[in-house]
Amino acid sequence: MSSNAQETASSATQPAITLSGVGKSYRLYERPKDRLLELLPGFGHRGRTHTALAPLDLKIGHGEVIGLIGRNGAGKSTLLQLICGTLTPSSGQLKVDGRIAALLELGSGFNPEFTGRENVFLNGAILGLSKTQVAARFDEIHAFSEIGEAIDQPVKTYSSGMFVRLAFAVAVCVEPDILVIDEALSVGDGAFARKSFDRIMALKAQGKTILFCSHSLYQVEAICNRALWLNQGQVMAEGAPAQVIEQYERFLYAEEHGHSHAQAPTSTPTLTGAQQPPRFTRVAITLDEQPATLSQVPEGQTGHSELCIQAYWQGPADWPAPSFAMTLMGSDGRMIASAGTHIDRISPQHDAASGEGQIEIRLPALSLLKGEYWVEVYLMCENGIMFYDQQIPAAHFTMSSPERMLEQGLVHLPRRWSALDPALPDMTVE
Ligand SMILES: Nc1ncnc2c1ncn2[C@@H]1O[C@H](COP(=O)(O)OP(=O)(O)OP(=O)(O)O)[C@@H](O)[C@H]1O
Repeated sequence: MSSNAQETASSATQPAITLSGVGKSYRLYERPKDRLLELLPGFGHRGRTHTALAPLDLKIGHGEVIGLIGRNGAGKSTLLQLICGTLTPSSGQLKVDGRIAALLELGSGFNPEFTGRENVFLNGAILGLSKTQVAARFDEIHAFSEIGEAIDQPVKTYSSGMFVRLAFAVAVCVEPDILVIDEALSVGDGAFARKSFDRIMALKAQGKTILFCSHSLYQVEAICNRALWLNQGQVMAEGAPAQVIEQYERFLYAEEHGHSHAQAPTSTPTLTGAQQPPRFTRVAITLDEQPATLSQVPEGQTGHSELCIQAYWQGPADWPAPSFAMTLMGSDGRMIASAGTHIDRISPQHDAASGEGQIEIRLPALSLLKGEYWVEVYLMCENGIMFYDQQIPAAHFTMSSPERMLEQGLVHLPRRWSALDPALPDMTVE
């Protein structure tokens, strides 16, 4: 093999990102002056060391899409910032093969005194592009950002939405090899969020390496091919997203056991902008034809009751019709069951002129045992990854099980009993 061929082969097999013992810790002091005193001879240790990220070995291959999950303060942003070089590690070595574009803190890397245009060139230079290369992409970046004439105003005059749009446009238009995103999968408002999401998916399809942290476990499972769960700076699990998320959810469940679901309903805040993503206009939920809301709480009977959800929405008529999903939650906040049009391969339709659509789902003969239950409903993009609107919770109902007073658990499962003696008949319980 020639030396050139060897080089090519080694760079093809080289991971996009390699971390060897990379960690980050901070010295924390009760009083600011302790920091100074510690530097002086004779004053001894005045502070304590806080480990934001314990030393970590990690290899990320080209084309991998990695999701970081974990609670607040777990070390997710620290890891992303170390990889992007905006934080210096306290230990270890880090190698990056390719150009990284990052969306970290809002507008980090932007100089507030410079105009948007100047910042695009500044950012391009930071990302290793020549002035000519940035100039060649400038129109695309400007158009993508949709900030219009504001491009020639200093960015200190921008709203946070404009800031994010421009930062996102630069990050995705400079053809990065590696895209690092801190909680920005739904950048900005309605139509822009959708466009950004499509661009991220296009980068994924082109085989780019993507790292992002998200509190949406669903998104991590839908988009990533590997997940990494961090807790208090330690890697708790790493591997296939479904497995890592399951472990993380078990951990959260154990930590939060007893958590009540009886909270005020949350709904996506009203968005402004010309094109709003699809939103619910009405959700009607009934149990045995009795309205179920948060204040009207009908009671059903195990095996006899039917839950019906009718959802109405409106969205841009030229977008694909959204996917609808519902979840059934127990009183401890645990999800008991779910259904989604994208999962069942149903394509809801909407009116081609008004963008209005509706769907009904019926769950007959509910097998839920005695207890309290909540319903949550969601509107999502057609492939069920990006959330447009939600009602959490949307309705509340209870179940009673007069025929099964002693049966424990959440659901009644149909079963067949068999006597070991073949002469005796089998017994089926529906
Ligand atoms: N400059 C700093 N000085 C001291 N401690 C810090 C500093 N920056 C971060 N930390 C600490 O490091 C730990 C990890 O923080 P990090 O921001 O990486 O968590 P995270 O998982 O991204 O959290 P979130 O989901 O809230 O964004 C936290 O305990 C945080 O308080």
